[in-house]
Amino acid sequence: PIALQHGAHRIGRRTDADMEKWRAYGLGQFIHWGLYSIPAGEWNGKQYSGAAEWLKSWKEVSATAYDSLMYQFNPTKFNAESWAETAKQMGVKYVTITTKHHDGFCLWPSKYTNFTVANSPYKKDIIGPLVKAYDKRGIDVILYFSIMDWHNPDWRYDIKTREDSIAFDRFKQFTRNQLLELLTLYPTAKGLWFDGTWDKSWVKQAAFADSLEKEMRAMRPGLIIGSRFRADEYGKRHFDSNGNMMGDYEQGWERKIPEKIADVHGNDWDCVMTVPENQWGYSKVWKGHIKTTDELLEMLAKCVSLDGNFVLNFGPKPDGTLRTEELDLAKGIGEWMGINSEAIYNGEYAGLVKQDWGYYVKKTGTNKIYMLVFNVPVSGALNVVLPSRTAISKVYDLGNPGQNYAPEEIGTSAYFIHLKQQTFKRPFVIVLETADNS
Ligand SMILES: C#C[C@@H]1N[C@@H](C)[C@@H](O)[C@H]1O
Repeated sequence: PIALQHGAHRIGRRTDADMEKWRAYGLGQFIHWGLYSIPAGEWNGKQYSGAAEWLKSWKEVSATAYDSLMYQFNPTKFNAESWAETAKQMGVKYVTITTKHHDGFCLWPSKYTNFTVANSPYKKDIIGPLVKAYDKRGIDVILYFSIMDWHNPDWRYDIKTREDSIAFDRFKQFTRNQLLELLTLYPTAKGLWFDGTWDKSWVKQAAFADSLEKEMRAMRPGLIIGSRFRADEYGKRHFDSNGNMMGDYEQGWERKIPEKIADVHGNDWDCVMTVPENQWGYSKVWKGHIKTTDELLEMLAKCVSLDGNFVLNFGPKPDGTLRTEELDLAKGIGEWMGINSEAIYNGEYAGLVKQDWGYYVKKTGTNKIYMLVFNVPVSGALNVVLPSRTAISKVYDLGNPGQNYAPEEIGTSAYFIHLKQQTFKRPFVIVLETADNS
């Protein structure tokens, strides 16, 4: 291995209580809200082809004109309790909220810039009430923070000149000040979800970022920081020059899901997912395929079956309400979770041979295995292959516990579970209680 000062400081998973709680979440909510929600992907009557929260980067948009959106930010219908209640009903266990996206606008009254809610018509802090409303419902809060900040004149994409270096040193102090401010103002926040860390300017700050990460962890023991925050001294991101993951969980799964357990390298990870193809902030027009409740439930099942969490994004409207499509999805997912959340919370990779009918999830620390069924075979027989010397002691339908099944043994530790009905409206879960009969 290469001697590294600023690579991974821990090999393997964190085993402390805070991380074990994060690992058990299963389902999360992302919230992207800010000035970009006002134009919602449209400028001077033209549709921006990119993601709505990237509108400021469009050549048709002048930075000054975009920044003056601050004087229009006035979400009169914003109600943190109502967002948190929707999330509670949906069954999420954590929420990741944008405190500052790439455009640099702060949803909290930061004292290190004027580009905040404090100087908008709304005036009030957004983050504080959200943290309070979610905490009250037992939903942990993670703060999203973009290092890249298009508003701050000291931001640089690369450090080429001495002037760049002097400016970026100021930017690094500004960034440190804002992060320590967030941890001080919102002490119950469980973690930070970093973004906007791919440019050379930040990638070259291995030593600074490493010491800042250490400072934040010292300030907030148990703080959870993902792999996207910093690079090692050779510019390697997420995985250092020895192939070890930096941070507490892998943040590479943005709008994509691993196929098999080998893809996650034994690390914790979360998948952050948009409802349309690629819109995080509120966008008037949702182009392309809009994911359905069943598609999202299958993504959730797949993530949990592969030792990850699934985080669904919401892009609230400029008036502070949630759009109907998202409320409908939250309701549909919530109804399913109301019956089946036992198969999602505290779930982990079961280590069984993957079958076509769906996904296995093992309840951490138990002999309970959940079969999350999405594809019912024409035969109505679900194939189950267990490790040798593992017997099945009980099989029942989670949604209908009186509905027991008598698995048919078809080989060594191989069974068919014959379903009692052919048509199902929604994905369903069968519980296998196993026993070691070695
Ligand atoms: C690219 C990019 C950003 N990363 C996602 C989590 C959104 O914030 C998007 O704007």
